[in-house]
Amino acid sequence: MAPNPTHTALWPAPHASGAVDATVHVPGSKSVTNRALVLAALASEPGWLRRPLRSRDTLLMAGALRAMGVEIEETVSSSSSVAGGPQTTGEAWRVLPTGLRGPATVDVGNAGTVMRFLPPVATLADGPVRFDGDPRSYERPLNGVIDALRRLGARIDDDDRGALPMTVHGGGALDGGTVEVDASSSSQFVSALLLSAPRFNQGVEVRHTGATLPSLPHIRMTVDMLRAVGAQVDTPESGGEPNVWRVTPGALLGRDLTVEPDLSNAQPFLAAALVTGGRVVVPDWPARTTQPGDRLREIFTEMGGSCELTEYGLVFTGSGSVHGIDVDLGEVGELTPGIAAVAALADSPSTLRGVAHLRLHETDRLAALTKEINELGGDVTETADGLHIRPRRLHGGVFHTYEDHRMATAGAIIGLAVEGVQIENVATTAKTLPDFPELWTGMLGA
Ligand SMILES: O=C(O)C1=C[C@@H](OP(=O)(O)O)[C@@H](O)[C@H](O)C1
Ligand SMILES: C=C(OP(=O)(O)O)C(=O)O
Repeated sequence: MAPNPTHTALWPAPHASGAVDATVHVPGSKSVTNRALVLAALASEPGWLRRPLRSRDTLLMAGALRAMGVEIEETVSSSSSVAGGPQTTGEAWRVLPTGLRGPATVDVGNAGTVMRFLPPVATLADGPVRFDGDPRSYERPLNGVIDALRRLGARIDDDDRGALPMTVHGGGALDGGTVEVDASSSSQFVSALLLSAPRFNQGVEVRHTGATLPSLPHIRMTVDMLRAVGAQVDTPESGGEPNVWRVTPGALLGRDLTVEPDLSNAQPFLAAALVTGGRVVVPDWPARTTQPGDRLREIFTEMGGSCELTEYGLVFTGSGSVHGIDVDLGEVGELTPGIAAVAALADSPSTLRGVAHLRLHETDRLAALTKEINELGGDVTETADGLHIRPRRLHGGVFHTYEDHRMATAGAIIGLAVEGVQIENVATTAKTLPDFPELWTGMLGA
């Protein structure tokens, strides 16, 4: 088969001629948008999402819900339709929940949120729902969701690998109850079961049995968003047992939600300020959030920057020096590629720990970062659960991206400081940030 021209296309990563000084409006959060879509689809009344992210992952989620009978109207709104609701302008999606139905086909692409959050929804549909996706989606762990749903009463046909492709034979309802899940390979197993649980006959009690649990902030995001639509959730943090979450059955409210900017997608722009000794402002940075990207304020400060959270947003300033860091990224794994890129440009070595599960993300991120940074002259080694990065003088070359949006943005960060870096398939950023090339060149004043 001839290679796909967009996948082999090379994008010359812009080199920064000086300190960047820009305001970057970062589009909405993938994780919030896809949770909000699921919760709105399960609600007992219509709801609104304002400033949703429009990207491959969120359009796949919307398309899948539509395939199961949910109506999602895309409008440009000028104000809230709900008295006392937020007054916002921009794009809005109105979600009209209906009886979920099959037969339907769901394309998950390579979206972890779609492949994990929707099988529990499909158990509530009246008919079979077929799940398929990109070749990589067949390799990403799904067994935790499939096994748990079977134990909660679902009928699922897979090829016995506990992975995609598969068919969920929705029976219009699911018993629910108590279930053990080893979510050490993905926090999304827990989030998936909790999100649909208010609609299970007995709700759910999820007991995580694995030795580690990544991405806890993303589970907190699930719990917060469930509570915001009226669900009753007991968590380890609200006085419950460690590693146990309980959701009581009940109707969900249709809400009017404005989606926060995606703080993990703000990362390359903050990194640009850090590595060029410049300044980047990200408007609407939330004062309180469950997004893991909020940890960048602390991590990039330790690496040499400083930040101020104002009413307008986050002002992040680089000092001209970039330091290495020794950090456990288990809670914020999706930040690893961008931190590795900055660490490769630092004045001292770094150790990134707690992220073994990244081997099963969009690509094997530990192997990909090691190979691509080393091919530019770097010195990165993989450890059992992360990376050692010893900064070296880097040179130009092709930075391969393995259809991983965060590999593409990591390569762009390196390209700011190293002339002649070419990013393969920058279009892969469309997974969560289709406007990346334009936002990046706009930031650089090009
Ligand atoms: O629930 C979510 O929205 C996410 C959870 C995390 O997944 P893992 O726990 O599989 O790392 C994160 O890496 C992913 O980008 C988004
Ligand atoms: C791991 C990621 O995505 P997914 O939701 O596909 O797991 C990510 O965006 O870094």
